[in-house]
Amino acid sequence: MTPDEETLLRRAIELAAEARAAGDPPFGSLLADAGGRVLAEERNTTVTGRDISAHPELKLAVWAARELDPATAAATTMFTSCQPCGMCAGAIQRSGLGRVVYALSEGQLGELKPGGAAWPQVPQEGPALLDEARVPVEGYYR
Ligand SMILES: Nc1nc2[nH]cnc2c(=O)[nH]1
Repeated sequence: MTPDEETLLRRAIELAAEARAAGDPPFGSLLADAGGRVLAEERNTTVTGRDISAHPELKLAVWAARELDPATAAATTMFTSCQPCGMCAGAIQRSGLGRVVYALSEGQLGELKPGGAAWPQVPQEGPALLDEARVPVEGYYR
C-alpha cells in the first residue's frame, strides 16, 4: 500500500471513530478514484438510523451503482476500517467497484468482540417447489 493509500485508510478509521462517538457501531468507509480523490464517505448509522442495513460499505456500494458509470466504478477503490461483512461484500460485487482495501480483518474484529468471531447462521431450508419457482425467472436473464 502506498503512503497516499494509507492516508485514505486512516480517514476510514477516523470515520469509524466518528460513528462510535455518535452512538453507532465503529465502522467507516470511503470511495476514492484512481487518482486518490475522495468521491464519497460514509459511516455506520445502524443505531441512530434504526436501520440494520446502514453499514457504510453497503451505502457506498448503492451510491456507486446509482451514480458512477461502469468504467468509473471499476476504477474506484473502497477504503474501509474493517473487512466488509457478507451483506456488504455481495453489494460491493454487484456495484462493480474494482477494489477494496480494509484495515481490520473480520477475524481481527472478532477477537475484539466478547464471545469471539462467529456470526450465528440462520438455518435455511430449500430448494423446494422448483417447477413453480422457476416460472417467473425463466427467460428473464438473457
Ligand atoms: N465491516 C463492517 N462490519 C460490521 N459489523 C457490524 N457493522 C458493521 C459495519 O458497518 N461494517
